[in-house]
Amino acid sequence: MSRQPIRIGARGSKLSLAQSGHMQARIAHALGAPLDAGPEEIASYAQLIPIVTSGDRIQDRRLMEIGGKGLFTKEIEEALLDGRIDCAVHSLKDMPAELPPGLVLAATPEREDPRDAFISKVAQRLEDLPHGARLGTASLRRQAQALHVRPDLDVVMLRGNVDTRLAKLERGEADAILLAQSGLNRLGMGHIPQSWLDPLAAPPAPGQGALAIESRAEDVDAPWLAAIRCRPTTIAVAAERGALYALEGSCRTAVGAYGRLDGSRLTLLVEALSPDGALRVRHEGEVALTGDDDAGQALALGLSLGAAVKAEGGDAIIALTE
Ligand SMILES: NCc1[nH]cc(CCC(=O)O)c1CC(=O)O
Repeated sequence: MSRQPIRIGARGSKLSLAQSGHMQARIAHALGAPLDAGPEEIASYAQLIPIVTSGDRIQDRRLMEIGGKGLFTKEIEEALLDGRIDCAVHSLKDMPAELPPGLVLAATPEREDPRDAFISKVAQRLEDLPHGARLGTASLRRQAQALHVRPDLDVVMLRGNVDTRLAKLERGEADAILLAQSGLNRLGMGHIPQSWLDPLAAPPAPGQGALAIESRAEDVDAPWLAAIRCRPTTIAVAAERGALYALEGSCRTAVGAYGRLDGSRLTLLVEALSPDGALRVRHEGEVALTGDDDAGQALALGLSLGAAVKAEGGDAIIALTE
């Protein structure tokens, strides 16, 4: 039997490898690999192709800031367009609104835990931190949501991958940090957090916890892609990303969005905050999905709630970057 394995482009970072490895197994089983298949048999259905991106090579942070997120995607997208790989696995929350011509966001598999996790040696919950405690985060959304409930906190810039941020916490560079629980779960560190933010009190980043499979547009109807799609995830994240599109423009905004599907009823909570957390504008809405264009209805709900938040928040929710 001649069957070409699906080739998955994989960056070398721990989280990327964990995410790609997870999807390698999912795709292999979707294509018929037995549940007890070993690594070699899995690889005959789906294999990981290592790709080093400029972002992985460049260590200079100033260059990274100039190049932005594109530094991590350029080589992957070239490999997709050249036919060296068939798909790439991303964190949906890091995906731009628009992809290069010929490439599509082809599937969103089952979402992991979308919540933000609270990690600290001095408190069980964000609310319990001592007055003036240092919260380490590089996320404008996490900063604003934390300051909204605890304006006394001292937000300190804490960058880097999950391991780096945990090491900085350990070294005492902050009293507490917030991380996506999904990333921790995928790294086998899901037991670390002390507690979680309630997603209705502090909605996560749009798409947080979901993976996005990028592929060539011509492959979008392939059975292996159909097999890994998750309908409730696709609908929830379509709504959340709709809110993000409506709010983004060219400026940085602290945006949280949380979509939930209950039968055919989709509920979406959207909020935007001023960077200091003092102003918080939120709208919640729902739609009864009719079944003929659920993702389209979800996107429309997100766009309209996002536009409502933007209209009400105005300039106050736009962060003027230093
Ligand atoms: N911004 C970094 C980033 N991008 C994706 C994840 C993992 C979370 C996910 O799967 O959405 C993380 C780590 C974090 O936010 O703590």
